[in-house]
Amino acid sequence: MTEEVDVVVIGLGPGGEDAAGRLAEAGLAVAAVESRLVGGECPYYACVPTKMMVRAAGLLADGERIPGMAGDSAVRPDWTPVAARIRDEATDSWDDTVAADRLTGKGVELVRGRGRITAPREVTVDGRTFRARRGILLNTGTSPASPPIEGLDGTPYWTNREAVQATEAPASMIVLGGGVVGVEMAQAFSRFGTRVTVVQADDRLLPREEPESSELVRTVFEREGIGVRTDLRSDRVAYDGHEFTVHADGEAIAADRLLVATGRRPNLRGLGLEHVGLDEDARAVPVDGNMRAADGVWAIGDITGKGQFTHVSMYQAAIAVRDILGEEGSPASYRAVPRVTFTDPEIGAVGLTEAQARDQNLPVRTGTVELSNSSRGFIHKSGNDGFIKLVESTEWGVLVGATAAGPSGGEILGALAVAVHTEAKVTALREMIYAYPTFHRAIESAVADLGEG
Ligand SMILES: Cc1cc2nc3c(=O)[nH]c(=O)nc-3n(C[C@H](O)[C@H](O)[C@H](O)COP(=O)(O)OP(=O)(O)OC[C@H]3O[C@@H](n4cnc5c(N)ncnc54)[C@H](O)[C@@H]3O)c2cc1C
Ligand SMILES: NC(=O)c1ccc[n+]([C@@H]2O[C@H](COP(=O)([O-])OP(=O)(O)OC[C@H]3O[C@@H](n4cnc5c(N)ncnc54)[C@H](O)[C@@H]3O)[C@@H](O)[C@H]2O)c1
Repeated sequence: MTEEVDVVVIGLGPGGEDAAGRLAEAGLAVAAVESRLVGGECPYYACVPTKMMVRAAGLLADGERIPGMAGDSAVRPDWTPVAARIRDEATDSWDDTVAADRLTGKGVELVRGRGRITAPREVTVDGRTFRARRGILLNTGTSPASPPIEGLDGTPYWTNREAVQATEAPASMIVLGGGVVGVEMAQAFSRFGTRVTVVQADDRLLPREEPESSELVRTVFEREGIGVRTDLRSDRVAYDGHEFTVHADGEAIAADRLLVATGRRPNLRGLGLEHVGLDEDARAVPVDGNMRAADGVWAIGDITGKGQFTHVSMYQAAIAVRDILGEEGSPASYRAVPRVTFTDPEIGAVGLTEAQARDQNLPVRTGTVELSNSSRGFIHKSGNDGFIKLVESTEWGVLVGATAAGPSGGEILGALAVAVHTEAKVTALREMIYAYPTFHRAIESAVADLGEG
């Protein structure tokens, strides 16, 4: 028997969960299909538990900064409270009952299992078939990608999913991949006493960010004793039952644990996309400004390739909901997508990097200021590494991109994200008043560094 609903949501990442609830609250009949945990990667394996790790690691680092500034300190790292907090406060031992009840409380029918499109506007889950009168919303997210390295398969390597379930900090760890996941985890574990080596295939850490950001993170990591190997591509991995050995360019690096953080693959295989004219082998599901992917199909989140961030998933969810409900609104714009890498210093960025702007043939100039040269940086002293870099379109006189790296870099970014999003004139940024002595006041110096006229 086919069950009739208005919308079937397949995959309940942050955006799918939010959209299902909103559609149900708007009076639609919604079936929401989830094969793992309601809420997806972010609350259980990604944003929330990793930021708890980062917060704890930051406390340790601040403890180390006391000598010379506020007395003496003896810091003894202990992973136990971190693991307990992740287990008890963040994930309820990886149990989504609270989220599931919240969703069904909004009137959503939660269907546990793997959803598959079996015809236009039709989804099958373990033998149950749903007909979606208005359509299907896809939010199936990504899974850790496993690089094709000889010997890797079958070894007990970690991805983010195992790392957040760690009950102790390992003695040593190789982090394969120097992207966002890799650098956040590398520093957090290192501060808990793990001897960490990052092996990055690219010629720099965080290759999607400004080169100055990559350099800053590398400098801080090396100062903290984290090994950073760039331009190094592993060709073989061995595991002897106790230890991993990563072989690369004739070199062998050994450690107790191996964390693979080499990117993500979209969960599109087996989704039945061929029934709606989409390609399950694509790197992303193409969407228009209203998140429509095909007739009767909307897609949101990581699978759309517009930035793998919870805030993008939620932003797109709101647009898809509006469109499904037939309401008018602005189409999606990705001009001012903010992103924060939660290392210490934090790397906050919005819009285009200088290189991306130049690749688009935009005439740009840049302004940069070191935070240590600002009043607040001077006061802050220990741990004041960072900078602000602005990328201005000289044609339009507005910022098209900005980076705020440093203590609270992600918070300083707020002001810059507003400037990029609203296309505030640089002349206006020159004339406004910045509170003294804040870190964000360094924006004024960076604006001055852009030059006049
Ligand atoms: C370690 C780590 C840290 C991160 N930290 C941050 C951060 O600090 N800030 C930030 O903004 N972003 C962060 N991210 C990214 C963030 O986790 C994702 O962008 C976010 O989860 C949004 O993903 P999504 O909405 O596409 O869906 P996901 O969260 O990936 O969820 C998709 C859901 O769909 C389900 N599913 C898949 N296929 C099916 C199917 N056929 N049937 C039923 N269900 C299915 C899955 O089980 C899953 O629950 C981090 C990522 C990682 C890996
Ligand atoms: N703070 C945040 O918002 C946050 C935190 C973590 C993740 N995320 C999101 O999740 C996404 C995925 O993160 P990620 O770090 O897994 O992927 P990524 O694509 O950001 O980085 C993967 C890195 O691995 C390297 N790499 C690829 N193959 C390799 C190999 N064989 N050996 C060594 N290095 C290799 C690449 O050069 C790349 O820099 C991010 O792009 C981001 O959008 C966000």
